[in-house]
Amino acid sequence: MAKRRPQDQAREDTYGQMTGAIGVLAVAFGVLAAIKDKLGLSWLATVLLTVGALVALGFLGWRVRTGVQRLWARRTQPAAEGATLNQEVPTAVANGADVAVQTHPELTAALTTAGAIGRDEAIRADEAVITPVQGVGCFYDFLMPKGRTYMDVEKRLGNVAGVFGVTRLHTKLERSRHNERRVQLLVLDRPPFTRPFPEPTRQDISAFGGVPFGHDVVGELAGVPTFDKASLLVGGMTQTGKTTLINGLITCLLIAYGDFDLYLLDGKLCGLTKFEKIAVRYEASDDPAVMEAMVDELNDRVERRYTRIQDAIRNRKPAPKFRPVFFIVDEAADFFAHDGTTAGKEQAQRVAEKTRSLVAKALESGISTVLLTQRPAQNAIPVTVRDQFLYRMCLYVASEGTAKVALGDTYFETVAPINPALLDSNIKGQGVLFVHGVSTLIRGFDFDDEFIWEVVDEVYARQQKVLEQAPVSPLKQAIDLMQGKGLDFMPTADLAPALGITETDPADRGKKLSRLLGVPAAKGAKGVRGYHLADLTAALMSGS
Ligand SMILES: Nc1ncnc2c1ncn2[C@@H]1O[C@H](COP(=O)(O)OP(=O)(O)OP(=O)(O)O)[C@@H](O)[C@H]1O
Repeated sequence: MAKRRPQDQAREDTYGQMTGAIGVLAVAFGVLAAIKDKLGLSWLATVLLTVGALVALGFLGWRVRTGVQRLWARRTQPAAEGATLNQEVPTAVANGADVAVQTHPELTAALTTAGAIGRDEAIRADEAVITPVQGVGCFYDFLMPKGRTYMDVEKRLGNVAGVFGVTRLHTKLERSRHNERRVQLLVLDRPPFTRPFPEPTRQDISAFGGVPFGHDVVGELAGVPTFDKASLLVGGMTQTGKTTLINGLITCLLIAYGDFDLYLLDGKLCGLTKFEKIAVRYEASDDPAVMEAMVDELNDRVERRYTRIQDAIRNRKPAPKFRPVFFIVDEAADFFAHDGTTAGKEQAQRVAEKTRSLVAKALESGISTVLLTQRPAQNAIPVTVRDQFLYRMCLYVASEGTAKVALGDTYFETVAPINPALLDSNIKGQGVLFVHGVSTLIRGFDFDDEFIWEVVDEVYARQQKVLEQAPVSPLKQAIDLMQGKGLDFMPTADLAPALGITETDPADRGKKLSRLLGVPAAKGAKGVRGYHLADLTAALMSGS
């Protein structure tokens, strides 16, 4: 079919319109003639009357339409008023589509300035609640715009705090389990921990889902979900509260875990003495050789535990359950230092390697290491050891550089870091707890001595009861014998005959005794082989 040209089309349209106009004129003339004929009026009067009637009809239609519209508007007004609480700007562009929403001016402006949301985004007024908290600060609970999440605020928390006129230390951010867009932000109106919180009761500690380390900025308990398969490194300058914190932590562990084997190396000589009574081994020393001996003993336990795990796998049995073991070292840096001699350097290297291995194997062996250091300098604790810690804590330090030693080299690139160098060093015991990528500002507990003693005495009484009720066995016999004689260590040469081993060859005798007890021999003073009462007791209580 041939295409029609545009000018032909236009000409045809004009003809059509002219024909239509002639038709309309003919009809109008006909209607006017009919009216004239019916009413007997002149042509002029007929035309004027018809035009007047049409205008009156148009006006009546307009009145009816506006009346209905007003009535409709009055009905819908209350709902609109209810939604306009708290805002000024009536329209925003939400998520690319033009939707009439009421924006929250304060939060929108703050988050835009902080860079947590874009300039074309807004926080909806009906999705935000601001609650002043008496004597604490202000709580902001709101939803981020669609397409954004809680993480957008977390990443910019320092900037958000700055916009509110405070620091990162003044903020506590929580996410919702139900909605990624929900942000719960507390902004303190004074520096954290300027007023003390009461220490928790036993019930509070037991009810905490995990192991509490201290209070967070609003006084709630904060800590770690579990200490299984984890180790902790604590750094902080002298007199910042590390030892107090660790005394509180051991107390909480005793309440939360009940029984466990405690190995304490008290480099401060009197920092951990309160727990000596219930420790499998307690040493007050700053000698690297003592550290090496304790690490050797623990690595032996690791080996034995691994053997039991392998046996269980080979025999298709469930994985064995081990009694938790905690190895806690105060002033750890001293044990990695050397005196400059070749022997000293070799020993320092050995201690570092053995400690690294112990911490690295915590995952399977259930032996957790806690190291405290007041010298978080680059080389004070070897980096190979530092890298192994899952949990980290840093109390006040003088610079970001030293904070990185305790919290990790990449700490300040993590989400919402807290700079420990900005903490008030006069408020003791506060520090940054860094667990699974999340930083929390906490203040460690400062329990009364009486409270700690009471917990220790209870654990001790429980331990004694277990020992008394243990069925007769060579191990129990050996313990009774040493306790009866008041000995902490007994050489193999004395213990073997007492348990009925008549072998005279020292090597065979040693092997037989070790098999009978199920515990490897250790070295006593002057290198004599034999058994520590603490090791035998630990073996009896834990079975490994
Ligand atoms: N949470 C706390 N609340 C109140 N006071 C505390 C708290 N933690 C520590 N202190 C006080 O701070 C002082 C130093 O504490 P602590 O001995 O625990 O520090 P440290 O870091 O282990 O010191 P150093 O490294 O010099 O051995 C002590 O007087 C202690 O009572």
